[in-house]
Amino acid sequence: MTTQQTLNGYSELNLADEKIKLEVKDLRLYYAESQALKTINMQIPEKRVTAFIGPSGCGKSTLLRCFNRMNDLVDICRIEGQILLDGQNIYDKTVDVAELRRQVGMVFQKPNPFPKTIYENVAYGLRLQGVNDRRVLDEVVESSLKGAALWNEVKDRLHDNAFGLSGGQQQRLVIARAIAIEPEVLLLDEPASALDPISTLKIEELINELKNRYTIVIVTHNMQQAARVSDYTAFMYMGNLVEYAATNKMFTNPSQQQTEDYITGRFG
Ligand SMILES: Nc1ncnc2c1ncn2[C@@H]1O[C@H](COP(=O)(O)OP(=O)(O)OP(=O)(O)O)[C@@H](O)[C@H]1O
Repeated sequence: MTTQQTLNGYSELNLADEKIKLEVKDLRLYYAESQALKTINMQIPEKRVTAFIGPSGCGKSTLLRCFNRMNDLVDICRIEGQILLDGQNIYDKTVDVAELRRQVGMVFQKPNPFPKTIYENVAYGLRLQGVNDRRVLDEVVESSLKGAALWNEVKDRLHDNAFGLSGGQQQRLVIARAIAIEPEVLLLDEPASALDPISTLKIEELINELKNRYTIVIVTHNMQQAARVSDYTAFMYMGNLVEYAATNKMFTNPSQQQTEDYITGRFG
């Protein structure tokens, strides 16, 4: 039995049958003097969906951004502890951050396609790597758009500007762009919160398919969404990891009173 340390001791999360992709060890994060993450310890299993839930400001996005060192871009941010990706500390001085971000891709709340064609958005990462062979690019663009469940909608307009797509299509395009460079982990920061219900459903279905190939970590405000898409759920509150459990257990029989209060809508 593997146990996960949380604020209130050890929960009974059994990850013994899972391969661990990411491991957070005594992670503490400060924005200037203010501590946004209090000693976090957790393991994230490979090719599963792990959701972070909790009230606004509890540190979900901050923790997510630690997994590809996006917080490096924030001057006042200071981090202690480790995050292991396949056993390797990503905060080690020798780590190439650009390569880390290739392995650990990220999709944000608001779709952010580049002001380019649909095709060039998806080809972007490969071009950065110096790939210009048309045949290779064509193949990757097609397979990535198929992987992001967008191909059928755009295959006849690949050379149109990406801004002509709907919000939901733009978000799937951004996912296609992320998977074109074959990351191992996908970080999704409220990927559907700016979308209508039908687009949201498509993103959720897509997440379900993508988890066969990638380790997915998703921040969501929407508890029904966490319940629908994730295998494991972490509940955070005021910078603490309060409870981390199999999603089914979290939503039917949480161990902590704070979790129960949150998921039953008593606060947050
Ligand atoms: N760049 C920053 N500089 C200073 N403080 C920050 C920064 N980013 C986040 N914070 C603070 O860190 C804490 C955690 O914020 P974070 O955005 O991680 O929470 P969250 O749970 O994702 O919230 P939300 O659900 O509203 O997006 C908050 O108090 C926030 O004000």
